[in-house]
Amino acid sequence: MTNAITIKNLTYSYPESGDLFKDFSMKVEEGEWLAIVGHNGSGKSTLAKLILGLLDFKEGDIHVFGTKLTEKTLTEVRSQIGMVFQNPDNQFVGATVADDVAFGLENRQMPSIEMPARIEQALKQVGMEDFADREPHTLSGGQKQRVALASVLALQPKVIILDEATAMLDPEGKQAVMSTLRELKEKHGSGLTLIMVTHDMEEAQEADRVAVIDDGELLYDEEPNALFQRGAELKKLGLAQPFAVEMSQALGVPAEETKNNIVELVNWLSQSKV
Ligand SMILES: Nc1ncnc2c1ncn2[C@@H]1O[C@H](COP(=O)(O)OP(=O)(O)OP(=O)(O)O)[C@@H](O)[C@H]1O
Repeated sequence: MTNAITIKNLTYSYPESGDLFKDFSMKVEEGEWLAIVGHNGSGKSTLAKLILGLLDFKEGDIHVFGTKLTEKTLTEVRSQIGMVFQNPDNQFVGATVADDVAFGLENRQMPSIEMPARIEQALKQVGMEDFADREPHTLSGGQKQRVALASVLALQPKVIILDEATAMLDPEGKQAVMSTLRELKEKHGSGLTLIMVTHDMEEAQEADRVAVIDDGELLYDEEPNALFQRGAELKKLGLAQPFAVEMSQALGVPAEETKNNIVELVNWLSQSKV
């Protein structure tokens, strides 16, 4: 498996504080959906910024698809990574949804004749093609984040980092963004690597792998089902298990049969003697 991102022996501190990351190493495989979780201030957003080359680190190195991140390769590396941030209202520059998606393409000097097709294709991928002429401020939070995702997709990145992209959304908005992510993963397969920074373990369980960060340290790095068996350890870190997993354990469902969602759990219970 090729690595999309390799972080090796990274040490980073903000000028005002002590080391946040010390000798930190982590890999993200090509085509993988990785969730990064951790309590407030554990270093998740800083890690995303480091990968994007937004912060200057002194020790260690970061490779993106084999290219070492340096001042010289910064533009090349960034062109492979798209980023969606937490606040949907801070991400718009265009007067309409289509203008907004066009903005990044203009920055990349795409010939204007090629733009409409690319914009339409990006909006279709997030189910927002009927909103091209709408003013972004008239959209719901979930719709705004799907447009932010379309703006990133239009640039055809190989990696998308979502930094708490659903944190400010209502349950419906969260659902819409998560099902869009699922569809994107299905469509692009190994051509798209997703890194999702989140507090929400219900979201993390959709990932292929979950990295738990605590004060700049990688504590666990494993598949969601294995991680969610660590109820007590997660609690200590201020992280909750997904509701269905907690219920499964409380009801005595054997570990290997733990269910990740309530519908599966109810079906399992209706057929078992627990
Ligand atoms: N610009 C900055 N200058 C100095 N310290 C910072 C800066 N940004 C973050 N920090 C500190 O670095 C640590 C990690 O912050 P970071 O934002 O990466 O954590 P996080 O896990 O993303 O938190 P949250 O879940 O609250 O977003 C915190 O202690 C924070 O106070």
